[in-house]
Amino acid sequence: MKFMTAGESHGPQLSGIIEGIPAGLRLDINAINEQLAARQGGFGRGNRQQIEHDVIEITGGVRHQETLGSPIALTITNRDHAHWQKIMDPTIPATPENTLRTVERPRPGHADLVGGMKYRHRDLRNVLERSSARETAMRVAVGAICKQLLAQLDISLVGYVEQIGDVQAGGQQPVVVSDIEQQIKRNDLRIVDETQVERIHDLITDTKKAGDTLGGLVRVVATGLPAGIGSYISASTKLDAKLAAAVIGVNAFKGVEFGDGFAAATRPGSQVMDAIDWDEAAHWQRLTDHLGGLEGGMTNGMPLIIRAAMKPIPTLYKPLQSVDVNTKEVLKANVERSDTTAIVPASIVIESVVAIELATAVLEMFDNSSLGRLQEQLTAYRSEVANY
Ligand SMILES: Cc1cc2nc3c(=O)[nH]c(=O)nc-3n(C[C@H](O)[C@H](O)[C@H](O)COP(=O)(O)O)c2cc1C
Ligand SMILES: C=C(O[C@@H]1CC(C(=O)O)=C[C@@H](OP(=O)(O)O)[C@H]1O)C(=O)O
Repeated sequence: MKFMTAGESHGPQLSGIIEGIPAGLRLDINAINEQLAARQGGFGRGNRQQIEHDVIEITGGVRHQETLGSPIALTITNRDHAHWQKIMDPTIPATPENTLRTVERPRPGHADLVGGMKYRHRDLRNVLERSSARETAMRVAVGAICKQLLAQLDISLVGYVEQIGDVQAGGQQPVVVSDIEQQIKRNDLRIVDETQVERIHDLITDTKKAGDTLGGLVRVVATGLPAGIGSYISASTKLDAKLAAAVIGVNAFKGVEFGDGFAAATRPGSQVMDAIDWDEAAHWQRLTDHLGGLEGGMTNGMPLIIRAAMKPIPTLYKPLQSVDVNTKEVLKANVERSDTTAIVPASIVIESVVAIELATAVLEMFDNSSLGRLQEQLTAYRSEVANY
């Protein structure tokens, strides 16, 4: 399975094409839209989300809500484009009037300066429009379809917020996806420990008042994966490597850990490796899950546990020093409308890119033309592995 997205933040729309989803998957369109709405939400978002109302439009690959096995074409309209029509219209030539909102003072930590150098853009709007995380809306739509496919294979996953700034928000332990989903639904931070909600709201409000921003930590738990998804045979086939690339491919994500992650580096091996067990009823099992369900670039049948670190939002309302790329004058960086923190929407984005990688790895291993055949093959494989 592969996918591609196109579209600028204030352009007319986001587009996506997915190839390789099997035929016969009944799509729950509402569930896709619920994921899109969840990505728009969360305490700490800027005003853009009051303009957008992300809904999926499917224009290929699906008939009567069921996938055909052909490429699936997706569209999400940018409502804000109405306010940027002249500035962002792909078909009209540049004039002094429609290039009014140029960006010349690059924001430290965003793609502005290096993107301008690399692509020879002097108006850094040409960089920020695509480097903006607006594009993650389409990755969430693609991920929502992959999540529905995985659900048909009894594989479930959830992404949630474990820390905002330096405040921990619970959820370091749980592994039952449905329980986590119930808990995080109860607040606008997608956190497990509700006693931290007020404290984190205050932290975000105070940070915003100070013209500053926050990052945080996201955790993803996936269950139902049989042992052996991915492979140890070469670097490019390792599932942990692919998951890491997908996570770091999300705007502003700078770190990824599996299971106990970096903490494992400080402990002796006896406290990190997961002892192997077997009994008549459960067959193969591990007594712990320190390694987060991955050994040798493959799933080992235990819950997959991923933690990911997001840096603070680069656009600061109290901007840092920058330099005008045209006059070379030392000035304050450009200020664009911005989020104070996007860790809450980012937890949905990370969940989505993990769903995409898991679906891709499963589809690489089995038949990807018909959902029914895929299910048959996976059932047979699960039984083979259990009886190994
Ligand atoms: C959901 C989401 C929303 C974001 N919102 C903003 C924002 O409002 N302002 C901003 O400067 N960066 C925002 N970012 C982060 C930038 O897109 C990101 O820092 C930038 O593309 C540079 O890439 P890098 O941080 O990966 O190097 C957001 C990221 C995500 C995942
Ligand atoms: C548009 C979204 O996020 C945007 C991501 C973003 C950035 O620089 O990454 C900057 C902001 O863009 P704007 O200046 O238009 O408000 C965010 O709102 C979105 O998530 O839908």
